[in-house]
Amino acid sequence: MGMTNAIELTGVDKTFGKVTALRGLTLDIRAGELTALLGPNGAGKTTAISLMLGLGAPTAGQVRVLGGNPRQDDVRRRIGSMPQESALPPALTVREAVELFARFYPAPLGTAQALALADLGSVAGRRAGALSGGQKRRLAFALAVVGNPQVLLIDEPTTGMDAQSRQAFWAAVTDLKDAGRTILLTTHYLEEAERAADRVVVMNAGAVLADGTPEQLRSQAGGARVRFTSDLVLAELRRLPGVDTADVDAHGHADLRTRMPEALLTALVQQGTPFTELEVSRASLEDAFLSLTAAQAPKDVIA
Ligand SMILES: Nc1ncnc2c1ncn2[C@@H]1O[C@H](COP(=O)(O)OP(=O)(O)OP(=O)(O)O)[C@@H](O)[C@H]1O
Repeated sequence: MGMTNAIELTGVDKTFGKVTALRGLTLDIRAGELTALLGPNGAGKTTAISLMLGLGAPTAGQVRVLGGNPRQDDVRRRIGSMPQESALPPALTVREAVELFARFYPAPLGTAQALALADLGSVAGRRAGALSGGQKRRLAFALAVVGNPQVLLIDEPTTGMDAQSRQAFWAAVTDLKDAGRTILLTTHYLEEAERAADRVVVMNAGAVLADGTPEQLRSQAGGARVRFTSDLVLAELRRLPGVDTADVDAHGHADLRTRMPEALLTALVQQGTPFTELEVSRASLEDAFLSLTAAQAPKDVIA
């Protein structure tokens, strides 16, 4: 166990009958970092998290969390989890549920603190069964953090949350990170991941496809997207310098990807082609994600 890794998966396979959910997954999660785990549906994100929670054993390979086996109680008690769908005790009030969960842990947060972190103060007296979808997600978050865990594993936290709840959630996660917690979360909201995460791991077909800072992944996707309207046909667009991909529709709306936007625009101006509606944007994390996972096979590992 390296001192700085909170989680280490080494050569992990996980099969369910004929389905291979994880295929030689090797992944180190550094202590004190916020890592976002991305990947298309079925990539194996939830399966990987369930092994980190000790909810199952790997078919092959090793899973270590905080230096131990997450299937042991003393390790498990130091991990907080927010599953995709959590069974909440419907008859208890929000406050009672948080108090109940706090009792399972040796050094829990105060109830008020956990409620505040999850922005639940105003509905503390409401029964869990009567909460809205977004409020239920927030209660699941409160229950994940009330044990004051060293490691937090969160599966699609913001699904169903409104804009204000999402903002409160990211603020709370950032506070926890600043307090030295290790946080791993899965999300389909790439913009949110990009803003908050120290590191992004993209999984596909049960293995790691790419791994780096949001900035590194964006630059792997190829610098910029250039859009404009002109008379140029596809073949002419493709001849512009530095074009990686080109598309044009019947109205002359061109959509190009390039790692050399300056050279491309200089050539466009120099050849005297009239154009309108110019738009240059940086490749987004979504562009990076899509171009990475478009390559289906895990042999395309680039990290
Ligand atoms: N208990 C199970 N029994 C059989 N197959 C399973 C089981 N759990 C997961 N799988 C399969 O393993 C693969 C990986 O699933 P997993 O839920 O880990 O993906 P995911 O990346 O979390 O997807 P999503 O983004 O849709 O949540 C899928 O093909 C899934 O059908």
